[in-house]
Amino acid sequence: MVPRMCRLIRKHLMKNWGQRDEMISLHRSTKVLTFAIVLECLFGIRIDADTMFGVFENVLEGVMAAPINLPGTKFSSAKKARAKIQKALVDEVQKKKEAMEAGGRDEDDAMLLSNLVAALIRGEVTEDEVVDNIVLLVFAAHDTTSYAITMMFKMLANHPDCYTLLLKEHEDIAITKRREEDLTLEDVKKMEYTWQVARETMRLCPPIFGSFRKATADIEFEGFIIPKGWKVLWTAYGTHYNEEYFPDPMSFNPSRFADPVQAYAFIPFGGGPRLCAGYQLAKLNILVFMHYVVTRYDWSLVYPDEPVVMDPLPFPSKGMPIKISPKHGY
Ligand code: HEM
Repeated sequence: MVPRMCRLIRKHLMKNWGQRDEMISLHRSTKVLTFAIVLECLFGIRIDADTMFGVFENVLEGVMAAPINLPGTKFSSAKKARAKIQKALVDEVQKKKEAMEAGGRDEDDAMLLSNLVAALIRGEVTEDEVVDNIVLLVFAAHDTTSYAITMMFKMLANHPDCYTLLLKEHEDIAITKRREEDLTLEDVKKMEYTWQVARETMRLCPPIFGSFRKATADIEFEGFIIPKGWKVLWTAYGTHYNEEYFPDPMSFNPSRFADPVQAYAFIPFGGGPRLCAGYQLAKLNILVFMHYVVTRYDWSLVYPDEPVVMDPLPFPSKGMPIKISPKHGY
């Protein structure tokens, strides 16, 4: 998984960031990249990310739209886009099924698509369920990982002392590598400070503000009874901004994560049995992306005070443009 992700990220940077001074929309770039990472690194599906990304975005735009299926409405274009995705993914599923039934083996055999198609061949799932699972994971990964990465850049730009530490961590790894040599899992494990920065960013700016649960029994909480069957909204802010768990909670201090944090206090990925299924993939995506960007580019924010808006998930209102300049030797 790590070498595959390294190659994809290097390819993305080479194609979209290039080797000249440029202005990049960090949010869009990381969304396109995450999209490709989920499809390729998790499923082993290689479809044209640049074209299909726009189609997935159309579906997302329709998710919160009024359900009016008339030409020109967001809902109607979302439905058309969903049908297009269905067709592209059904083609992929059928190709894989034919290859597997013919006994063909390839480097993607261990990937999720092969596992799902194996279940399809055994009659345990339907073709629609395979496609729905792919779509679900792409959506779950999409806005969350890209928001976490963009906000990390914002935090690092505003805390140059933290950036110096993070950069040193990556330069120490890069110096042991040839230019196109992939990182290993051991290299990724050395990125401890970067993961502290990522966690501190997600503490202050959780990509998912919370979610619903249903009380399965009457619960007493701080003198109130939550009756069985009621919906409960948990939010990450409740504990993330609580000084009982995070002293001086509004300050950006990645080193607070050098020590273990109390269970269920830090919950950007949720917790318990419904913990985010993509936690490890998101972590790898964030760390490897950071490595290649900071070792290969100097960068600065175009709008250091760019506001964040919620719709319903948070995103930087101007797409967080950054100015990049390739470092000497890259
Ligand atoms: C920084 C990135 C991410 C964040 C902050 C995040 C956050 C979350 C949160 C808070 C939940 C729990 C929702 C709840 O309890 O109701 C969740 C669930 C989930 N996430 Fe993520 N996620 C991220 C990336 C990903 C990725 C990359 C994938 C897949 C490739 C993914 C797939 C899922 C799935 C399938 C669930 C549902 C798990 C279940 O209900 O058993 N997520 N995520």
